[in-house]
Amino acid sequence: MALLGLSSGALASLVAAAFASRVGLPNPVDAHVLPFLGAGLLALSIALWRSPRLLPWIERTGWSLLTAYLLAALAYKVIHFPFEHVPLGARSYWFFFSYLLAFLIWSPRGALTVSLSVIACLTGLAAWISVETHAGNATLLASLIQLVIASIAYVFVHYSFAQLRPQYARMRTLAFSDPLTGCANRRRAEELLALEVSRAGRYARPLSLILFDLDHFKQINDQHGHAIGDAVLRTVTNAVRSDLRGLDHLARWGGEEFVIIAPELSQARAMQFGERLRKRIAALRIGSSIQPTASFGIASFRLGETVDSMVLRADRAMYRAKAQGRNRVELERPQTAAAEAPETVPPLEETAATAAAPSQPD
Ligand SMILES: Nc1nc2c(ncn2[C@@H]2O[C@H](COP(=O)(O)OP(=O)(O)OP(=O)(O)O)[C@@H](O)[C@H]2O)c(=O)[nH]1
Repeated sequence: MALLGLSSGALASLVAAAFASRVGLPNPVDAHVLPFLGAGLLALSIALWRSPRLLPWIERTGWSLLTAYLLAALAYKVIHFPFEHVPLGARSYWFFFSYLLAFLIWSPRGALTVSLSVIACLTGLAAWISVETHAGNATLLASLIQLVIASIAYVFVHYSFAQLRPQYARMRTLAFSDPLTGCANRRRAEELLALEVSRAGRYARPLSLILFDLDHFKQINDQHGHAIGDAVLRTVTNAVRSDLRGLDHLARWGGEEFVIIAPELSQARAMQFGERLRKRIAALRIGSSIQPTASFGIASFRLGETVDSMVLRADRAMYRAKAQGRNRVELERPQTAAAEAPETVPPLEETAATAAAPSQPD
């Protein structure tokens, strides 16, 4: 963005300078300063292209060049023609672009400081014209005062929004995350799942849903207390999180039930992944006697299906894992007589064999 902005600014300044000298515009700042502005912005674009790490320094220099040019051009007009009854002209609109850039480049407080410095210069010009003409040039004075007032209003509205932005981001995080485990909450999981299902449907890509529920969690709470139960939930979440790929989303579906939305993961890979997670949870030791386990249900996306049907299939598979003894990984299968053969992946040695018959390519 910065590279594009700087190079197009350089081009626009050089074209405007050429135009100004060709048609002989009365403001010599355009003829003499614009080429320097263009050359400066061009040099900054080249520097940025060669060393992107200089971005903060280059952005600030580019902003200073542009704003200095705007102030110089305006000052020339006001100081050299104090009695001319003409408004400030279109160049004054660019001050608002300069304020906007300041809020993109600096922190809100920094942007407020540099913008107020520009406004102080504009106020100085208004004061100067008022004294010089004994307030005799009402058109110019009114234009300058309008520019100062509009600038103050614009900068303060921007400052207020910039102050609100981090609060908005924090509220968004709170609204979409689970306070106990720090992973996404169900609301966020439903949003993400809708997004991933529509993406998988549109591009015919693999997508797996892995639902897991801690086994006999009520007993852990009853025997060790709710606080230890909370610690178990956090430990399990952290263990699972450490095994996720960058693409995966882990969310708390409710209580002691969690979901992993795994884009680009075929059914066979999801079974292997579920089995790995099952083993990881079963290997945890919390305190002296808590050994949590979880039951897993997996559903892989079928073209044309909805979010609800995918969740229902994963849920069914998970309940089958519970019914068949817990601490297992089950794959959702169609409800047909032929499909009654078990699709569980309990003995770890069999995992590779189960995974060797993928239903979807990766
Ligand atoms: N500590 C703690 N417990 C929770 C939390 N949310 C839900 N629970 C408890 O999780 C337990 C879930 O119990 P059940 O639904 O009977 O399930 P279970 O005991 O895990 O049995 P199965 O799922 O059948 O293996 C309940 O006792 C809930 O109070 C939580 O945030 N913290």
